[in-house]
Amino acid sequence: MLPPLSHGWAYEGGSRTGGKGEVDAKDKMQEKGVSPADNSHRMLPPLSHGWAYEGGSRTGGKGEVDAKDEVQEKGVSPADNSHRMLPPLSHGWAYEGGSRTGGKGEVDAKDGNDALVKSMPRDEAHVSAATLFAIPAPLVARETKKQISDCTRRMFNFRYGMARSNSAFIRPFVKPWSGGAQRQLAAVSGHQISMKLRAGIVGLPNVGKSTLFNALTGGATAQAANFPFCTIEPNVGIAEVPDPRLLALANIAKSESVLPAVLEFVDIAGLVKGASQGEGLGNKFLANIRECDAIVQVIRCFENDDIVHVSGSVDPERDMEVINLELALSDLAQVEKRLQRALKDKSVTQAERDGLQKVYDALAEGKPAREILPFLSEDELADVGRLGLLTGMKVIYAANVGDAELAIGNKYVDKVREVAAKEGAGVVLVSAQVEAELVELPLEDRKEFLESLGVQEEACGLRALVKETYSLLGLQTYFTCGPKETRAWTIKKGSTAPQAAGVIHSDFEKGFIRAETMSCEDLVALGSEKAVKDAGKLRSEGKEYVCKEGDVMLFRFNV
Ligand SMILES: Nc1ncnc2c1ncn2[C@@H]1O[C@H](COP(=O)(O)OP(=O)(O)OP(=O)(O)O)[C@@H](O)[C@H]1O
Ligand SMILES: [Mg+2]
Repeated sequence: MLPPLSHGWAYEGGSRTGGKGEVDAKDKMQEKGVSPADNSHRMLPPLSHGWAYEGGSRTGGKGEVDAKDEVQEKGVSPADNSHRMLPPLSHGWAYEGGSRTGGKGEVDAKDGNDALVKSMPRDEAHVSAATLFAIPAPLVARETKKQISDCTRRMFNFRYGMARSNSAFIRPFVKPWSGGAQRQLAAVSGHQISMKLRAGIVGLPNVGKSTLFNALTGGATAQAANFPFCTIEPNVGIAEVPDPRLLALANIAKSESVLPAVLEFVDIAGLVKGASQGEGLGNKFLANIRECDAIVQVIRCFENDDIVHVSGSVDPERDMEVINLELALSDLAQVEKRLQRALKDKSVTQAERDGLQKVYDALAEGKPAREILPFLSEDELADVGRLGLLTGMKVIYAANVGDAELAIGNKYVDKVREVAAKEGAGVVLVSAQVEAELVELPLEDRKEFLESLGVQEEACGLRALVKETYSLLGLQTYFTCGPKETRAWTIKKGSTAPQAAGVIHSDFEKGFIRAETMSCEDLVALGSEKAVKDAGKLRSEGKEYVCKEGDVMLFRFNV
C-alpha cells in the first residue's frame, strides 16, 4: 500500500503484471491487474513530494511520481532548492537529482503553455543553464505530441530512478527520455537551442568507465568503485565541452553568463566475453548505446594489483578484441532478428531487405558495420539505418592510464594505438583517476596539478577526449558573444551561415539576411569588436558563407 499522498502516482511496467499500468490516485493505488495487497512491497518513502522509481527499484518496474510542493534532491535540502519550486500544475514535476549537472529532461505538460514555468535564477544555478535545461528537441508536449515552438524558460520533468548498485546501496539516477525517433538532442536555455550529441561509454568491467563518466559530467551520478559490475543501471550525463576561448570572449563582452557547448555521455555496465549470449550485464544495456552517435571504448592501460581485472591481466589488445566482438555479435543478433521479420513483413521493400542482408553478411564475416554502411544506397539504408548498429558508429579508444603515465603513455597505450591505427580509429590518453581528482579541485588549481604531472591540459584527458569526440562527429563550434551571454554553438562542419543561425532558432535561418562575422582569434587579439572592425576584419557574410571553426557571429534576420 502506498502512503496516503495528496497527489498522484504513476506506475508503469509491472514486475507482477508484466504489463504496463498507470495510476493516478489520491490516496489509494490502483494498478491494472494488481490488487493493493500485492503491492505491499512497493511501499514508497513517506515524502511530502514525489519520487519516481524505475527499473532496478524495488518494484522492478518503472514509475514516475508527481510532486506538488517542492522537490527534494539527494543531498540538497529543500531550502537549497527554493529556486526549484515546482509550479502548481495539475500535473507534477520532478527534478534532476544526484548531481546538478547531469541528466536531461522531459517536458511534462498538457500543452505548450503548461510547460512555461518559473525560470531558475542564474546565480543559483550552480552550473550553466545549458546543462540544467537539457532536453530533447524539438520540444514536444508529451500529451498532445504538439511541438512547442517557444522554448523560453521552462522547467523540465526529470524522471528519477533508483539503481541498485549492489545489495546494500541504492541511489537515484537520472533517466532520460529519449523521445523516440528524435535523435537530435538539444540543450535549452533562455530562448536558445543548441545541438547536442551523444557518446556511449563501453568497456570491460572495472576499467574506469564510471570514473571517467563522472569526471566528464562533473558529478558523482555514477557509482564508481573497485569491483566488476559496479554499474548496473545506465547513467546519462551531460559534459560541457571545455573551450578556453569562451572565457576570453566573455571577458571582452563582459557577459553575464557563459554557456559552453555540450555533449552527452551514457555510462553502462561492463561488457564481458559472451555478453551477446547473455553473459554478464552489459548486453542488456547496449540498447542505450544504440541511441548514441559515437562510442567511447575505455581500455585499461594502468597497472594496479589492487584493481581487479576481469581477465586477470592488463592486455589492451585482447580487451579491445573482446569488446569489439561482443559489439559485433550483438549487432549480428539484431540484424538477424530484423531480417527474419523483414522477410515476412510485406511493408519492407526489397531494397531494405537487401541492405539488411548485406550488413548481415559483413558482420558474419567479422567486419564491423561501418565498413559496409557507406556502400549502401539510401533505399538499402532505410531500414538497417534505424537499428543503431554499434559497429556502425565511430569509435574513440580512451586509453586509461595511471597518473604518472598521462604525460607520456606506456607500452599498453602503444598497443592500443597500433590496433586503433589499423581500424582508422582515434586514441585519447586519459587517466580517469587524475580526472576524478581534477574535478574536485578549484579551476585555478587544476592547471598547476596537471603541470606537476608534466601534462599539457589540451593534449590529453577529458579535453582531448571531448575534442576528439567532437571532431569524430564532424562538428565545429561558433560563438555568439554579447553582454548577456557568451555562448558556444555546435554545428556540423561545412554548415553555411544560415544553417548555423538555424541552430539558435529556426526563424534565424528562415529570415537570414547576413551574419556579422569575425574570428575568435582576431577578437581576442584586438580586444574589442570596434578594434576588429577598424582593422577591417569584421566581415559581413551572406547566405553562401561556410562557417569556419571559431567564428564569432551576429545574425541579422527578418521574419
Ligand atoms: N587510471 C586509473 N588508475 C588507477 N585506478 C583507476 C583508474 N581509472 C579507474 N580506476 C579505478 O578503477 C576502479 C573501477 O572504476 P569504475 O567503477 O569507474 O569502473 P567501471 O568500468 O565503471 O566498472 P563497472 O563496469 O564495474 O561499472 C575504481 O576503483 C577506480 O578508482
Ligand atoms: Mg561503472
